[in-house]
Amino acid sequence: MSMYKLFLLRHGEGAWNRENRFCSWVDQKLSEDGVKEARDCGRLLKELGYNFDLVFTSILSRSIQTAWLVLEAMGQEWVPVVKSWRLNERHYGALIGLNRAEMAARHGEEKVKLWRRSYDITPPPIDESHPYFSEIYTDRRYSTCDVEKEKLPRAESLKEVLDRLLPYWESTVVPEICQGRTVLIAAHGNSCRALLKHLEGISDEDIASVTLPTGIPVLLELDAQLKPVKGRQLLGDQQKIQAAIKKVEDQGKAKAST
Ligand SMILES: O=C(OP(=O)(O)O)[C@H](O)COP(=O)(O)O
Repeated sequence: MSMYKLFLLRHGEGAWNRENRFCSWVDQKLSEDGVKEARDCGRLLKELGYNFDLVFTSILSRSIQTAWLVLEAMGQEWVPVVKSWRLNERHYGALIGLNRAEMAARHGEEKVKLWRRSYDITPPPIDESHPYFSEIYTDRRYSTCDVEKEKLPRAESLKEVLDRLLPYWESTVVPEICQGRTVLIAAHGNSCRALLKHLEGISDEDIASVTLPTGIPVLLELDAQLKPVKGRQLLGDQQKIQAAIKKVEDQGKAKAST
């Protein structure tokens, strides 16, 4: 029996989504289209009659901005928003900033697919010579985390994302859901995929084919043990959603298909 509703949301399109670059821990804002996606998402959730009691975001601006825009469109700006680095996007290490299509042309599409979608392959770590190292690790937000800055990741597989996310999920999010609060998690492609893998019991192999488009809310109906009682529902126009999923998958092609 469905006891709880949980909503997962990958933020609206960010500037580097548009440029097909691995964005990860670089703090990009939403693009104009991303702002529209977030507002449209809020309008849709309002039309469908949903209400949130609590919203969780990462500490990256694109997920926070998305949460604000969704709540504004729903007329629920007062709902508390709680932020944690543990919901951040996967740390793509040395790949941060690189263009996926150029990487596919150089290293092959299979290699890029492995980097993007395998469960336990960690990309090469970021080091001090990387153009975005200093921007990330001198950012004050990373002095506020529940681990020392030196212990923050320098690259992560999806498995490592789940390893850092799960303690937060268990200690902070689960108790809220179990008290009957309807929760929205406005986060990222890979932090949402990691959580979906955990909740739906998706195998290490099958998670490779789970793709989340930007700005599309995912509804999970959970039983008392927080097990899904039915398949995830991507809310909205299903044809548009399928096209958006294909667009994300095609980002790893040497030349995007039209
Ligand atoms: O920053 C990212 O994701 P986000 O747009 O969900 O924050 C990653 O670059 C997503 O890349 P991927 O789709 O190749 O895993």
